[in-house]
Amino acid sequence: MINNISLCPGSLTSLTNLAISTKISFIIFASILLVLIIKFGFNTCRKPPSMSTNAPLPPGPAPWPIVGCVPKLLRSKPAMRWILSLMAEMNTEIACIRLGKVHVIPVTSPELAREFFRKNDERFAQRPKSMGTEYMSHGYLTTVFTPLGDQWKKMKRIMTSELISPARLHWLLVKRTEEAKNLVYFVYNQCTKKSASGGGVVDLRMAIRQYAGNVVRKMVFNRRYFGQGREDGGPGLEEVEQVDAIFTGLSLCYAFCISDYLPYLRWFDFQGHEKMMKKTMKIFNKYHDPIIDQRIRQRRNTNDKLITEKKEPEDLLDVLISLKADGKPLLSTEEIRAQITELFYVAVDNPSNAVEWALAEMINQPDILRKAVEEIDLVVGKERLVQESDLPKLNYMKACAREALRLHPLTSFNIPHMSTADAVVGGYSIPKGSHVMLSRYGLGRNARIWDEPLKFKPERHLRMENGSLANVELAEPDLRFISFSSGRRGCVAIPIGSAMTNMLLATLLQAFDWSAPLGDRYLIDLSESVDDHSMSESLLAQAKPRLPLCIYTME
Ligand code: HEM
Repeated sequence: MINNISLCPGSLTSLTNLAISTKISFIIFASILLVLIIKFGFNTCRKPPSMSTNAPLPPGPAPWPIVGCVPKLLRSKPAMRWILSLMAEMNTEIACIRLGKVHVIPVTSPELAREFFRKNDERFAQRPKSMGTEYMSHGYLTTVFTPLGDQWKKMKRIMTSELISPARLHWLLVKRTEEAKNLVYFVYNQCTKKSASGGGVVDLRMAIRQYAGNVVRKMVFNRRYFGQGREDGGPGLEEVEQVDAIFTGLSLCYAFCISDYLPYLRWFDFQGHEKMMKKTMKIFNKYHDPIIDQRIRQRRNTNDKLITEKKEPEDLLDVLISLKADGKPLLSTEEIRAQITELFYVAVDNPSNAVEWALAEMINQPDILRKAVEEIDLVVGKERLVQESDLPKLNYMKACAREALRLHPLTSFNIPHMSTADAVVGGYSIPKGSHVMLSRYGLGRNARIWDEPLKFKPERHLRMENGSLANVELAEPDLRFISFSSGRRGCVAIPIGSAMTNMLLATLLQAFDWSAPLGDRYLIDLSESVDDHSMSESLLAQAKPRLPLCIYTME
């Protein structure tokens, strides 16, 4: 406590000096700000900086000199909801919010989104750096969060040709199938142990998130558990901690951290984001590093040469370790660690959030639930579990997943893109260095594009083609909503992302009858969390097994 500290005269002097210098810095900062305001006023700040066009900036709030709208951003938490409500108030589908020197350009119009990511794709394919992504990518060693350049090209090539090529995904199918089976086993154990009638309330968020985590763990490390695991198929403490870390890390990666716009303030970490990010990364390192290090020791000798006589790769970690260039390992240990962490970051959040929302909406609209289950029964029957090969015929079920991606994205905005040159888009000036943020939420709910935009209506995605239902895809290349986005920074993993999402939903629908926890007459609460668009509470639902008993065992 402060009154227990006795200060020597020397430290008193330095404290006094510190106080004086802080005051002086503040007075200097305030004076500069005042001079700039008097000189330039507010309105001039809304002119595009030194662009050779007369086109105006998109509409937006008047920024302060130097700090831009950062003070307003800090007062209006959460930032993403402030931006969306500002756009609604201004009745605009594109805006410009200056934060520090950065022009942040949120967009809710599909036509403009296509102009940015299709017509001008090359100019808007850069990724801005941020405090969060620096940690997540181990200093920009990966694919998703790394700015354009040789490292991005190298890692993207490895991702597409070695990790998620069609042949590799086929090779990994058996691991994904095992995890679908384990999901059924776990949910069965959850609901039957709770009630003699064979049905019970299940924490679906936990089951769903762990399935997604298990699939990635199995594909990457060929294991479901870091520790002892659980006999009922559920997650151990280690897996829960890792999956929670994924969601915490993602919530921090583009969280309008002040120092991303005013870099000289990074040291102060006013919002505490950096501290949380460090803690999150430590969790990944704690579980991943021992496995990665041990495997590298097994597969490379002390001179960093590959031990070639080793057996065939068992998982994606083996694949990454065994890549070669001129007889030497292609990837350093740090690059392998970084890329593996990134795989967890990109593969768990979207499928699990979409399926949690889809089930909640479907339980509240039993006709939709019934139609999806009838379709699965018709295509698959009740004697075996649904397989990935059944998915082409499950269009109604896929329309439900697609509708959840439209209506309930986890985050308000897509990963930002940065412009590498001045541009004019939709008649507006977009200065070089702007951060373009397509609003996943705003696009998917745009009333100009979607009839009854707030209603969960899977039928809107069904289309007839040559007398039968056209294949429903989760991708939306026209950017009327964002699932996998589009262009050179678009998702490279549409097949595996779609398979994980569809299999998760189809398996849960086929294996159990679902209803609200308090019975059919009650509705699930569909309110959103404050800080993102996940469900405000974990989805709890009554599950009752509906297939022959042998399907719920693990043999
Ligand atoms: C349902 C699941 C998924 C969804 C909805 C999804 C969505 C997205 C989105 C919206 C982006 C950003 C696009 C942009 O910046 O415009 C993205 C980028 C990316 N995703 Fe996915 N993703 C999913 C699963 C995965 C999986 C499983 C992987 C890898 C195994 C993956 C790998 C990537 C990569 C590498 C990029 C960045 C490409 C680049 O920046 O060059 N995604 N994804």
